[in-house]
Amino acid sequence: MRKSVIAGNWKMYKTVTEALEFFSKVEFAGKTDRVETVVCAPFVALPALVQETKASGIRIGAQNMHWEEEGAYTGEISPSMLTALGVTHAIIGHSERRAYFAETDESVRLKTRSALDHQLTPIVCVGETLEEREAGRTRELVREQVVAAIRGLSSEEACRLILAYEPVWAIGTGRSATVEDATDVIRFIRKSVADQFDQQVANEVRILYGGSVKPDNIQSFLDTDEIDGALVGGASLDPSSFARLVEVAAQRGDLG
Ligand SMILES: O=C[C@H](O)COP(=O)(O)O
Repeated sequence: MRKSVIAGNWKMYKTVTEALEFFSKVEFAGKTDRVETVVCAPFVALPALVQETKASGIRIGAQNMHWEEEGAYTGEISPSMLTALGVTHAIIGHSERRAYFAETDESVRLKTRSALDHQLTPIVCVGETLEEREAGRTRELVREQVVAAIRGLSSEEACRLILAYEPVWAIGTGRSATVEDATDVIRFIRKSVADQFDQQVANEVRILYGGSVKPDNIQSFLDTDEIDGALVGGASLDPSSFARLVEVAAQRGDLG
């Protein structure tokens, strides 16, 4: 059974005070047992948020991490620094990091491997640009990104992954993918996982859709059994809108 996931990616928004305010305005009790609810906050807010959300069942995630345990990597944060805080998830390979911070398929592979080694759940992002979609290269690129990220993992490790299909052109634009397009690519991603491992692993991996998901369109994405939840940027910043996303996912429950 795959548990639905709603993961908020706050990106570079909210001071620590604002982050704590968010949780003072919203009530998640009773929903987080049905939905894996994750808030991926800026590094500086992580310690306070782990403490703040302890009793609520909300998981706190990072938006990036280095793959090494420690070392002379100025400005970086290691996986063990995250787990020591009680952080449980880490977004890996978000398209903004690929585009602005030179993340490559290889660094995504190293980070995915390292996150799993440290018992962090990686939320690995894949997706094509508009230009690539128009050139008919979506499947080829997404497959490349997925295969690179999961190379060398055991079946047991692969089952612990969360993948997120985020078409770059849908991020922060208000123009989400159609449910049909998102379903089609996500089905293809699941097949790519099956090709690398087997159908049982593919059936267990959670695959989310991300890109302009909002309270008024999430239901249509969750109506399909193929999509296991959402990675949400803008709409995760507002407490009532994020709570609504979790509520819709909670009504749906587990997927077979
Ligand atoms: O990680 C989240 C995505 O980049 C989606 O952002 P968005 O919901 O603002 O389009």
